[in-house]
Amino acid sequence: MSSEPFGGRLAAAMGERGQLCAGIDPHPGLLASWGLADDVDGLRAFSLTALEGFAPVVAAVKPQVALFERHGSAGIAALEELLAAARAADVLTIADAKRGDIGSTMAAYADAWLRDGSPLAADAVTLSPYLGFESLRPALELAESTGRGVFVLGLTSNPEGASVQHVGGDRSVAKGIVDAVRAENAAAADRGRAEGALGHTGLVVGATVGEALGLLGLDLGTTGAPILAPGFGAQGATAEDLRSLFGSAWPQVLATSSRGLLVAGPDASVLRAAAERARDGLA
Ligand SMILES: O=c1ccn([C@@H]2O[C@H](COP(=O)(O)O)[C@@H](O)[C@H]2O)c(=O)[nH]1
Repeated sequence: MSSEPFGGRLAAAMGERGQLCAGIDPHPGLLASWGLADDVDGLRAFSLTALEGFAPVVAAVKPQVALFERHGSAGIAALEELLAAARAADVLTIADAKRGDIGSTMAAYADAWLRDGSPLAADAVTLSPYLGFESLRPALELAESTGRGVFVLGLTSNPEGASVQHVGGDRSVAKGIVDAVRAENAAAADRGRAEGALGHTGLVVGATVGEALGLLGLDLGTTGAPILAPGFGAQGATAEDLRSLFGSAWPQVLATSSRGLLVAGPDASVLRAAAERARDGLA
């Protein structure tokens, strides 16, 4: 892994290939619709075909870790194989694992997903700050030192997220996370570890959150954060929704879609065409 900061690597990928991340979510129903068995052979065929289709035309791919875990140790091996194949295909990887725990355990999660040489190393991992933003420190530090990134859940795309994240008015939980991410990227910039506009500490902000950004007084444009925006496609958000939601922060946004693209399979060239259409619609 290069120690070039993640923010610069992501900005370069978005500049070259656009602002789409393709999710690799091997749901049982999708495996069936691709004519594959819901077993580890089906999982491998599905994920490697999705990668073949998406890698040349998107800025990043995002395997959903849960859908590999449900196959046990062989599923984890399939995820390791996918991550290695993505490295060889020169596309950034975001492991959607949503990890979060007390600091000592967090160090082990960081080691798994962000350490050079780990079989599960990805370019970035999603993190849950529910145990407190500071509990994520081992991952924030290891990401910086290995040129990797993290995406911290800020405002998630599911309707239930508001009952936790939006509580507190102008001192909402989400605002606390956004402010902590801003401080993190400012400190990294002071250390010379943020290239251009983007740092290595990103945010997850759902494309479906609508009025919440304004109501909670969130200014994403000053955070220096790459923003991973799920909810595009199957959850209902459109390219227009994304641009109007993020406004001046739009250049920081990596929109991510999984089922909305994967339904085009199993042919890799058809998957690629679906990703190109989605990506071009975002431009
Ligand atoms: O707030 C969040 C955080 C993560 N996700 C994940 O993104 C994909 C979305 O899949 P679609 O098929 O495009 O709906 C999935 O892996 C989620 O776990 C999210 O949706 N919202």
